[in-house]
Amino acid sequence: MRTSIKNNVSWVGKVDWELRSFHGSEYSTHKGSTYNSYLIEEEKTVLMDTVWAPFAEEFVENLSKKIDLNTIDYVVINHGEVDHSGALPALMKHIPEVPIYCTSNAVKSLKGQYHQDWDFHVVKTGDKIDIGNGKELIFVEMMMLHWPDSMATYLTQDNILFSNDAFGQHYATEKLFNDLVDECDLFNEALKYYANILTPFSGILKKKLAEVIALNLQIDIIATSHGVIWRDNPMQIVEKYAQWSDDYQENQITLIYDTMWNGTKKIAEKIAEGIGLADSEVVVKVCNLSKSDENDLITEIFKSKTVLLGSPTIAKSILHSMAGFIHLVKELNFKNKKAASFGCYGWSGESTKVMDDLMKNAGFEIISDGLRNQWNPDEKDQVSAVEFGKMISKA
Ligand SMILES: Cc1cc2nc3c(=O)[nH]c(=O)nc-3n(C[C@H](O)[C@H](O)[C@H](O)COP(=O)(O)O)c2cc1C
Repeated sequence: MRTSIKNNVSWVGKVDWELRSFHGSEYSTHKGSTYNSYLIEEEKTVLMDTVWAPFAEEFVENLSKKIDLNTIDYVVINHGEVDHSGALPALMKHIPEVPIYCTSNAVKSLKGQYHQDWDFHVVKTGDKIDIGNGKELIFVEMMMLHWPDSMATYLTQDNILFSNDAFGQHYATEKLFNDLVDECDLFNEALKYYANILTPFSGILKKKLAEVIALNLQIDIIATSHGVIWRDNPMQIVEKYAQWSDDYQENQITLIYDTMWNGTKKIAEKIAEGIGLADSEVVVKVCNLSKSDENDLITEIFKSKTVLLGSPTIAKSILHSMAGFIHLVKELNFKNKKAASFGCYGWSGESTKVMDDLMKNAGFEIISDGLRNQWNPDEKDQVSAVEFGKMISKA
């Protein structure tokens, strides 16, 4: 694997091909991931972030084959989460006196996780360190993108922005750069990452992007902490982030349902048919919640202007799969999206009202009373569901 990034900057991270879930089981990683750590060898030698704890020993061993660990002058930790700082304890055993540059919040998160009194040097936006040969590292706090401790680091002369989690993707590859991988896969993973991790922080991100653009930094390379490095037109991902953080939506309506005996599934298909009949342009997607990956569904919601949720009534409420899913949706704090509901019932039929209340509480605009269908839909009920779809399309 080629590891040279530019001049005296090299990649010393780890490709994790078999990772299939991240943050416990909160985030599915169908394509694995990488933990990107970088080594800068100027007059001063700097290590930028590390890798996840299970790879700590391997990381330290590989690094010590590349350089004498005692030549490291500074460690920079852009974000204290264990996927980037997890190898610190193993590394710092070898170099306990080396200063660690990070934000004040990162001191708290690193101490909270590793309970070590390393030589922390707190930095703020605009602080710099001279690393020799006319080059400097400039720090930019990125508070809440996505933890209070996050920051990015800019390397002058080489014009590399080490952006940590921002602009990243969970995408395992031996190719280091964006121009060497499948563009479609890359953007799907970048979008999924944004939708599932960064959506709640869109407001903060918008301001931060404006702040970074105002700094007028020449950015030739964006070196993320997961996935590929953006060297071919790096500003393309910055432009995407500007769009995604601006209440993003496409011309898409997504139906997500769960069912016990398939009545609600039939209703979902008929509503989708009605939407398609009323509007040939709109993209309509129908997803069975219990047969889908929840993070992929969140990505579909991210792209949608309207979301229809379906659940039969059970014990005067909704299926617990749907309740859990709406909890996840609420966490993401989506803006400017519409919703409606549908579901079969036997005798009391509370499910649509329960879903409407939950979705309203999650910040969605409810555009219609839900479609309630008693027992299994017959021909007439199916025609009503098609009409409901046409009405939703017009709403
Ligand atoms: C365990 C169980 C509990 C149910 N509780 C209710 C209820 O409280 N109120 C109601 O109207 N229907 C209730 N039903 C009936 C279902 O809502 C009805 O069978 C519906 O048609 C199922 O839709 P589905 O085919 O999409 O699963 C219950 C059904 C089951 C199996």
